[in-house]
Amino acid sequence: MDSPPDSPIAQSAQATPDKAYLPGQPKSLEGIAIRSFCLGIALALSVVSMSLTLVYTSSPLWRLPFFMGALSTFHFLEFWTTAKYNTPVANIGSFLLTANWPAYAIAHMAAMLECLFTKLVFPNRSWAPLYSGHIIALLGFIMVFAGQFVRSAAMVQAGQSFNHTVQHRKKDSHNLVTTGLYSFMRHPAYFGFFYWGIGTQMVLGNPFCFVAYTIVLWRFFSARVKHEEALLIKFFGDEYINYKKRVGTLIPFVGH
Ligand SMILES: C[S@@+](CC[C@H](N)C(=O)[O-])C[C@H]1O[C@@H](n2cnc3c(N)ncnc32)[C@H](O)[C@@H]1O
Repeated sequence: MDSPPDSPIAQSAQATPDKAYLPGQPKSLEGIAIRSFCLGIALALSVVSMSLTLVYTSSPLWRLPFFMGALSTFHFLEFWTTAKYNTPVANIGSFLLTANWPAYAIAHMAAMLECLFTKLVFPNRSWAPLYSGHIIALLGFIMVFAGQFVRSAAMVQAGQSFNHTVQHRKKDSHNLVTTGLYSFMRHPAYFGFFYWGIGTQMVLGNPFCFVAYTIVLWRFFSARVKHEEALLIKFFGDEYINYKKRVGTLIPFVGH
């Protein structure tokens, strides 16, 4: 049932549009703290289990705890960087766990199932010939670490200009960022997410999810950049048009 327009609930929703909590999510700081704590524990357990599996066995299943560790780190840092560098908009949604629900959860579940199934059924079989499977996994590691670094650094650098929700109205605190990482690529946070995502599938050794992730992520960021840049041109005019001419996205065929 809708609240009357002048009720306290409706007024608070208007006053803080960024704090649009999704149904079922805790609104209190305690809720955020508990989820933060659980993510921290998940991260620690994943790292410990990954190290133990690597040290004590040669099981190809070490890839799964790595994926869970990378996933926990990613979501923890989404919240942490928002809370530290753009505090006014931090809320439970900043963990980005429920964005694009349920497609996002299904994608990660499919990745884990593909890895589990193929590594259990064909433990010694690589989908790439000879040692190229190892090279692909190593390249995947580099992409996961570099992608995570670029994404988090972009969030730190953009500060209050960064928002998980694409802004349709320009706030006073929103400045055009064109220095640092933003001088090398127009959308470093998307660049980081894109290569982090496909890198995880290379580490997992998942041929099907690698192709699916690449297509889905490319389509998502292609549409997102188009939408976001139309609004940025509205906010910053020629300044953004010139920036767009000068700097690319470094994601193939995105933002042309
Ligand atoms: C999820 S953030 C992503 C930022 C950027 N696309 C990136 O990948 O680093 C989306 C918000 O960032 C803002 N934004 C994007 N590029 C920006 C820039 N160069 N300077 C300031 N704000 C920017 C958009 O207006 C939008 O509200």
